[in-house]
Amino acid sequence: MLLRRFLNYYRPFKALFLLDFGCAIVSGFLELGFPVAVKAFVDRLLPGQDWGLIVLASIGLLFIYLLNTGLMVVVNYWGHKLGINIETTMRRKAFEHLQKLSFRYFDNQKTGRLVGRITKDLEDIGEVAHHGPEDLFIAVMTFLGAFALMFMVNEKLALVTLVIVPTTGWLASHYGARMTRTMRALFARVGDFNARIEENVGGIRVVQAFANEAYERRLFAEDNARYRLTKLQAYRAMAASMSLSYLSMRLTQLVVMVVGTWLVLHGELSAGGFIGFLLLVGVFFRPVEKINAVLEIYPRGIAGFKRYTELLDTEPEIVDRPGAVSVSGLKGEIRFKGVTFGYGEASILKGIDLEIRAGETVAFVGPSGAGKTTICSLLPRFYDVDAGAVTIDGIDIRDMTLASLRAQIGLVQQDVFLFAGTIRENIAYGRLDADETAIRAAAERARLSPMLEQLPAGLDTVIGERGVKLSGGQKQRLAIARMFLKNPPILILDEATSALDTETERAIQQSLAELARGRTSLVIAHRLATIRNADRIVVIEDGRIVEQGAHGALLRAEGVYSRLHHAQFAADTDRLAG
Ligand SMILES: Nc1ncnc2c1ncn2[C@@H]1O[C@H](COP(=O)(O)OP(=O)(O)OP(=O)(O)O)[C@@H](O)[C@H]1O
Repeated sequence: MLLRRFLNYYRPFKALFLLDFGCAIVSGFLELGFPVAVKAFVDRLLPGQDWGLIVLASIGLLFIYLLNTGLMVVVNYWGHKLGINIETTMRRKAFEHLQKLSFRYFDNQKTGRLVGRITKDLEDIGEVAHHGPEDLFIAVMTFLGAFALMFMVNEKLALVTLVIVPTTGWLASHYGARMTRTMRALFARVGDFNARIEENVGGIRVVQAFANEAYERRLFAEDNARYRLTKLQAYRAMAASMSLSYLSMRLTQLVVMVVGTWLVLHGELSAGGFIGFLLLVGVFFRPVEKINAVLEIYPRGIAGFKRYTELLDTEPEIVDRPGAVSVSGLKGEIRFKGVTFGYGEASILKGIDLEIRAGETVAFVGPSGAGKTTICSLLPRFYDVDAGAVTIDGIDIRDMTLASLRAQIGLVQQDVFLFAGTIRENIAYGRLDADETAIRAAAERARLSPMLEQLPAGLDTVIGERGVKLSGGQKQRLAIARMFLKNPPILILDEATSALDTETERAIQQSLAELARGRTSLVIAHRLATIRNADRIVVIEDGRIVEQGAHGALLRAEGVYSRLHHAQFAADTDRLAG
């Protein structure tokens, strides 16, 4: 029940809707009344030559026009206001819902398309929300009203019109429907097209690094040509439909003129009736034009609304269980009990059993794709386990509220995401209510201070697209400052794969070590050199724990770790030698 759902959005704006709708109806009636007034003017006032009455009638007409002008202002302004209100409500809902959706949803969605849903789609829905019901109703009303009046003016002429209109009307609606279809195809294509552009711009560094511009140009040219073709088809249908409705209106007018003249000459129709009838034909065709216009925005709005409801109907996969408790001040003792997990059908983690003591630093190592990152993303419940359980301080993490669980965990990722804004705002993202002293202390502990001192605006320096660009090391520090501010008992450190220069790297390692002090830390290690000091090294291979222990012990055991270690050590020696 897409329609009922759509209509529900009008509820909070009933008054606005009634005002807009009411004014539109009165305006529609005035439009219908105009030909009738002209008929009376010509038939009654003209022969009498009573100038007083003629002036009075003209003033009356003037008032009616002024009234209609006022009504049009209401319909155009407040009607659009209604549309915008509905659009804003929907946009808020869509955004709020998006915040709740889980990682798995975003894994399978293109950013460009999601952004399109919240911007373009909702704009189209807003237009339909305003024009849809109003225009349709008014169209039907004037259509029927004009018809009834035509019969009242002259039955024969009305019957003649009745014969022509369905024929031409059928043609117009046939092409109108065709236009709707091509428009729909067009809008589907626009989405794909935009997504491609967005992808290209997002990946432009890769494109240029591979010097694949020609390839991208070719792909784009194909898309562009397809888009052009679809758009041309749409315009062809639109041209046909618009000119046909023009032709049918003129044809009808012509026939009415010929038959009308005959009727006037035979004394069956008054001069006023003749003029009035011709005007009525004009009124009669206006709804057709209006419906054509509505037909153009309808498919967009409906498609947009469908996508909108799809988004709203996507249930967040990870939510608070009923009765979930809010936790705080956890010690950070973590247990994975027989954890099995897969992103799809295939299991990535196959029975992980692991106990981590509070305050311990555990490094996960293993071949690429072994599941190190996956294990760590189960802890903040970015994904839920398929079987088994993860507990912190003996409580199943699914029994904690998501917000309180995530407040206990700090995540430092390898590619630090910074928001456009100031350094202060970016640090404060770790704890939104932090005060100046706390922010400064966090910056100090993350050793950001030397950099801040060099910047004239200090903490208020704007970073990102429109501001200062930070180096990889500076971004890492900022991320660490966030964590000092957040101060969670549990840390997940996704180690940077891209090597920083040795000195920066060492300094960052020191900051991280300081950050890890007194917290339970899970380190996703991509390189082995940095994790020797971990309390324990857990070796993962193909979703299973194959070894664990301290660095020295694992080396002596000559198992997977020692193999990995030697391979990397050899690679490092090669690099140094080379
Ligand atoms: N979001 C995802 N959706 C589907 N599959 C995923 C997703 N993330 C990871 N995988 C798959 O899960 C497996 C384990 O990936 P994971 O990132 O945990 O490995 P990793 O040990 O951290 O590897 P690396 O050292 O290369 O980062 C891989 O086969 C990967 O293709």
